Amino acid sequence: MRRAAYGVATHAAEMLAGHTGGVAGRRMALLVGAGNNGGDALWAGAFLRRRGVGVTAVLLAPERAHAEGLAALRRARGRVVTAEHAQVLDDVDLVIDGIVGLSARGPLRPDAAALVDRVTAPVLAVDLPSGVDPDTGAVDGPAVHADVTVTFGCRKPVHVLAESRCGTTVLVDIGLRPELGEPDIVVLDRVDVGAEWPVPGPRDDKYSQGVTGVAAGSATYPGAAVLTVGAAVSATSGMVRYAGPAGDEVRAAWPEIVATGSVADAGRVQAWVVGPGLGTGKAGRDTLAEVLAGGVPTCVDADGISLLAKDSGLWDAREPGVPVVLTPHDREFARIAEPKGVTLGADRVAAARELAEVLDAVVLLKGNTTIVAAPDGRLLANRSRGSWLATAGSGDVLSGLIGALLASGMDPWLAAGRAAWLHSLAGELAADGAPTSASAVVAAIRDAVRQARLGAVSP
Ligand SMILES: NC(=O)C1=CN([C@@H]2O[C@H](COP(=O)(O)OP(=O)(O)OC[C@H]3O[C@@H](n4cnc5c(N)ncnc54)[C@H](O)[C@@H]3O)[C@@H](O)[C@H]2O)[C@@H](O)CC1
Ligand SMILES: [K+]
Repeated sequence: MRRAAYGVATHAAEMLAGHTGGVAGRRMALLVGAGNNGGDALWAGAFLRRRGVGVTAVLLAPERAHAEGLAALRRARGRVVTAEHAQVLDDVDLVIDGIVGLSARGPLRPDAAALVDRVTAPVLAVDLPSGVDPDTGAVDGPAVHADVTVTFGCRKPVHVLAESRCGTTVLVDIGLRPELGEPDIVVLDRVDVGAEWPVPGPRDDKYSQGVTGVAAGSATYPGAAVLTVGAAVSATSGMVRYAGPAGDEVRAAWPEIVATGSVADAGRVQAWVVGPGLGTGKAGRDTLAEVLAGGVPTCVDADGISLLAKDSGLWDAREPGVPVVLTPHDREFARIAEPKGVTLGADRVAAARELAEVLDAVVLLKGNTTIVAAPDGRLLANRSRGSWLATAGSGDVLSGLIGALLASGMDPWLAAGRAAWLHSLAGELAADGAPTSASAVVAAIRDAVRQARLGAVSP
């Protein structure tokens, strides 16, 4: 615990210096709950006293505060007050949140919530911002907004799933490494994506790298087909076939593709993307059934998901064991999940995992943090790089990327995760600080692949 608290104190001093230009003589408050999280804060306060910081601990449960931590702070001549004296918070340079840590669930109790409400200074959270669920990142009531979160040993799900609440998450090594098992949720980094992106070898030709089929678009929505195909064309150097009524528009935008009117005429592909702009009528349904019967890995997006939700008999067309990746946003998720008894609540991870298992499909649940769940329980989270990708047609681009990676023979869970990662980067590059559009994201895919492969971008 002292190692943990020392890490907290070090980062608190850095924050003080950053905000105020110094450490000694600055004022700080500790919000101290009844558990070990409060103990960390008290010990950190004791360390900071030695650096000349004025420290006041505000105890939420004075009789249950961490005894050794409290004694250490008192020895270091820190002030200790109860929550009735919350006005000390109005005049401090930094607040350390030690209300609750990993053992807490549910909303903060009213006394803790009132204290949190009063905070205006920058906040360093110990382990996690109090009031945010450690496992799901869900916030149900008042909760701390941290500028920096200092955690120990490894990042917890909350640090990925509620990144905006945590601020910058800092990892402090307290010697837990031998005890840390496999992660519950994987976060891919640049190397996981860049080093694994499909690259042609000397013996490759246009077929050997995998042919992506795209069954998307309609007379009403030809653009969806243009975007999905564009993403697949840009993602890998294999071939792309298009099947559907928007062949003229798609060919005009992407002369390198082979277009046919129907899935049956399309020729062999190693993966399909089906759904964007497809429509939910009979023609769309027939196309989806044909694709699912094709026996190759398939990414089902947008109208494809709505069709599956409406008519679960469509699943019968699917050959057993053939991978399917579903890419719903929240409303599509609800549509397809509710008939299966799966509800999308605050715990998005659990919902995605459950649906993946029930449908025996990879489920990519879109959001500011995108969750990718495999039917065997593997989980991956992709944090967004800003929100510029919240733009029309952005999902079509993602499904095209997934299709191209599936066609290359990649594990479908990783294909979805890597596509999501690259999609975020392409979005960031396309936006470059200003509003962007899906066409611009397609145009940025190659640069994103290049930067990921060359190591030119942050994780
Ligand atoms: N496990 C370890 O190896 C280490 C744990 N450490 C610290 O210990 C923490 C976990 O400590 P604990 O298990 O004692 O528990 P916590 O400190 O997470 O919180 C539980 C306490 O908070 C109170 N509480 C629970 N729900 C509440 C709510 N909704 N509103 C207000 N108060 C509530 C309860 O009275 C309980 O005593 C970690 O987060 C970390 O800060 C560190 O010292 C490093 C080492
Ligand atoms: K905390």
